[in-house]
Amino acid sequence: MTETIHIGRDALQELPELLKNRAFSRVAVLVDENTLHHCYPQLKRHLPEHDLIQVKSGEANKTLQTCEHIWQRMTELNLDRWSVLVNLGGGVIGDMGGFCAAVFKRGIFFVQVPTTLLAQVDASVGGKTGIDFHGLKNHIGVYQEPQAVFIDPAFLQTLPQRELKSGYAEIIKHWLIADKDMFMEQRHIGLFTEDWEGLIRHSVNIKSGVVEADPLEGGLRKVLNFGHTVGHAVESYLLEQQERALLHGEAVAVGMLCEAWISKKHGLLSEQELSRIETFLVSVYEKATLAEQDIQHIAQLALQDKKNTKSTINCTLLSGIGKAVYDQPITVQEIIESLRYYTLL
Ligand SMILES: NC(=O)c1ccc[n+]([C@@H]2O[C@H](COP(=O)([O-])OP(=O)(O)OC[C@H]3O[C@@H](n4cnc5c(N)ncnc54)[C@H](O)[C@@H]3O)[C@@H](O)[C@H]2O)c1
Ligand SMILES: O=C(O)C(=O)C[C@@H](O)[C@H](O)[C@H](O)COP(=O)(O)O
Ligand SMILES: [Zn+2]
Repeated sequence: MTETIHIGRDALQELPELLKNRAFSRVAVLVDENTLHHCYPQLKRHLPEHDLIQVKSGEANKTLQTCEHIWQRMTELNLDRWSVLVNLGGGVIGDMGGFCAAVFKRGIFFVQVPTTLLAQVDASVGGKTGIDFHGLKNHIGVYQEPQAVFIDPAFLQTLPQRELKSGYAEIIKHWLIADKDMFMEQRHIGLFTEDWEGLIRHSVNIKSGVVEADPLEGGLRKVLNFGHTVGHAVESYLLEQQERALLHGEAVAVGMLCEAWISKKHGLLSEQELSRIETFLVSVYEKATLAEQDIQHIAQLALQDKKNTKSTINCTLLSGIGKAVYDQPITVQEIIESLRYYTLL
């Protein structure tokens, strides 16, 4: 990976150095209304003269329409190709800001300053940028590394508990695919930990190790997608029905349960391991209510997954707690059955 990742309470102090050394022509900061209020005052102290670009928060706004607004503002601000966009926010801001920067005038620089747990442990690392298209998750996007990532756990102090839990799902995912001991040790204490920094470092190490080995997802990187074949389908489907929408990590938690069940069905995971995963995830996440007709629609959406080849759904499954295998063909019918299993938990 080419990006430098700074983690810790003094991470932002490294930002002025980068901005000075690279002599960017202009600096713009992308915020939503929440990061403007809670996070910008802290960031501002570390920035030279800059402009703000503000968008509305939330997954429902990770769209082409919002990109148009961002590109319009970039144009009005006369950003040239030696400008830098500082993405201050969660995964929505990071993914969308990264994408807008990567294609504006064929590419300006960007920096990630993640402010949610989810973005600090996952979204800010690895160079996947993009937006949703007609409700399909990250359907349009490019791989582009930021200049650097600055992860300050102090931002988490204002993050709502529901958002913390959502981010925690990606931490659990990292344990399930790569660290059995960490998974087995947790007894729901993670959410109330004082040591966010330790958990963030651990997750970032797992993710960046995988990304370094396979930055463009030719193979190994697909392990990071565990829980997402079903998870993205659930997230896309419920996003259309505003009041039922799940956060990304909540949907991934549903996806991890379903894909663990499919792993067991394929003889890759033991009954005991499945039951351990079940107990833990059900203790952290509230069950989503899914009717049979929801299940049928969700399963069809998995046909749009980016890991698929022709009409084969290639899923990442677990071959034990702490071990993942990618490119495992699964069927729509198995997704339906796994979602039925989920509803009965
Ligand atoms: N690129 C990747 O590798 C990758 C990885 C995982 C997830 N993602 C994407 O990330 C997105 C989810 O990111 P997210 O969970 O960060 O959601 P988000 O960006 O929507 O942020 C969640 C909410 O928290 C608010 N917020 C942000 N920081 C805050 C703070 N410090 N205090 C108070 N409020 C704050 C935001 O305004 C928003 O309302 C999804 O679109 C998902 O697809 C991308
Ligand atoms: O970085 C990756 O690779 C991941 O799969 C991490 C996921 O947590 C993340 O949600 C990612 O955006 C999903 O990628 P996609 O290619 O399935 O859209
Ligand atoms: Zn994810």
